[in-house]
Amino acid sequence: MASPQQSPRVAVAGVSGYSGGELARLLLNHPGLTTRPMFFGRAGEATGQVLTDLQPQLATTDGIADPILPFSWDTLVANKIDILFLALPHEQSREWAPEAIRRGIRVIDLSGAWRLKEKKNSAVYNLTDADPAAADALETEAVFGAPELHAEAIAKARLLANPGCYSTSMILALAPLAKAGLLDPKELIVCDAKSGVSGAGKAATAKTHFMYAADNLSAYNVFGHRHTGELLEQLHLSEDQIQFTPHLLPIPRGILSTIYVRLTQPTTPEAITKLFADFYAGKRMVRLHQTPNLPQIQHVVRTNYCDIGFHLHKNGTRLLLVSCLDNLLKGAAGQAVQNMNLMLGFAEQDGLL
Ligand SMILES: NC(=O)C1=CN([C@@H]2O[C@H](COP(=O)(O)OP(=O)(O)OC[C@H]3O[C@@H](n4cnc5c(N)ncnc54)[C@H](OP(=O)(O)O)[C@@H]3O)[C@@H](O)[C@H]2O)C=CC1
Ligand SMILES: CC(=O)N[C@@H](CCC(=O)OP(=O)(O)O)C(=O)O
Repeated sequence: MASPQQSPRVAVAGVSGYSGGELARLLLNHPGLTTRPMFFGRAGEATGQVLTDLQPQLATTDGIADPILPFSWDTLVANKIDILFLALPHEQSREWAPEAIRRGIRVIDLSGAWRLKEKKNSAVYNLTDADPAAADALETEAVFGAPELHAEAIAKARLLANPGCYSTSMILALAPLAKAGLLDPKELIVCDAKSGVSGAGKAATAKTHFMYAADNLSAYNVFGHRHTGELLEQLHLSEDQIQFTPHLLPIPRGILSTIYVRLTQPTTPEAITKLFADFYAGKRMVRLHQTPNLPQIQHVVRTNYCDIGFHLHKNGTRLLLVSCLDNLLKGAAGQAVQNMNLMLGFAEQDGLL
């Protein structure tokens, strides 16, 4: 691995949001970032706010107040920012990422703006880019930021597309089986996933209103959730092979995905355990459970772990997987920092354990 760059400097845009707040916390406490990160709000006039006005839970007793700066390319360039995190709506990332790359700033984008090569499945399908040719070229170049799958490409990435939260949980559970050719192409893979409400971001909507979300469990975006595209591309599946249905859970954070699979050939629990252990050898952010234990949301919330467990039916081909993570950490800000670690030559888990 390359040795870490001298005093890299990073910046966050979207620091008032849920994942932006988690990014700020992780970056401020990161042992390798000796130069303080910078934090940006929207473009325009300075508001005079400091970080703890937006994220009061980050208050410390060190007396340092981090200013929230109005987003400005001049400020980013003058401060020699190496990596810019975009924790913004897809549309805004689509506008700012190309400009950052043009100015020589590497980007880690938490949105769905750059994750897919196949545009029709993408969050930005209907968007008109200011410079469509440049955007298309960047879309081709962008690296899908699953550190357990693409570490080498991530280390060199200029534009890092951080994966979706649901998709991270499902891709990590299915990738070892896909690589081993154990996913039967004639059988439907059913992904039944449930997310806490912070997955929808901080803006209140009818779906996230307390009166709808509390004491409730509801399915949404049936046959149409954009994370399906990430599963298709990353696992090389056909559209008819997978059914993903998201559900809204009345908890603040956490995702639990229950995945039903038919294997191409009978196998044993020991062989499945070995397959996963080999695939994730040396990968510190994926924890494997021993059957009959299965992951639970309580055990991953406020961590960057993805926990995976399974039960194999006695017929040897019916497999049930459970995969759990914190949508704001391994599903967003934590995974973004894991990717930054690879891009800057730090150990993958630095600042995350
Ligand atoms: N929440 C989650 O679990 C996950 C989220 N993501 C993705 O990460 C991104 C951020 O998500 P999340 O933190 O939930 O979002 P939030 O809704 O909580 O925060 C959005 C942030 O974007 C800022 N923003 C909105 N519009 C603009 C604009 N035009 N210019 C500058 N800043 C703007 C907001 O600032 P202001 O306060 O001024 O409105 C806020 O800081 C999204 O693309 C989301 O899809 C990915 C994986 C998981
Ligand atoms: C509970 C909830 O609403 N979750 C979000 C997913 C959040 C995520 O990973 O987002 P992006 O793909 O937008 O980056 C949703 O289903 O749209």
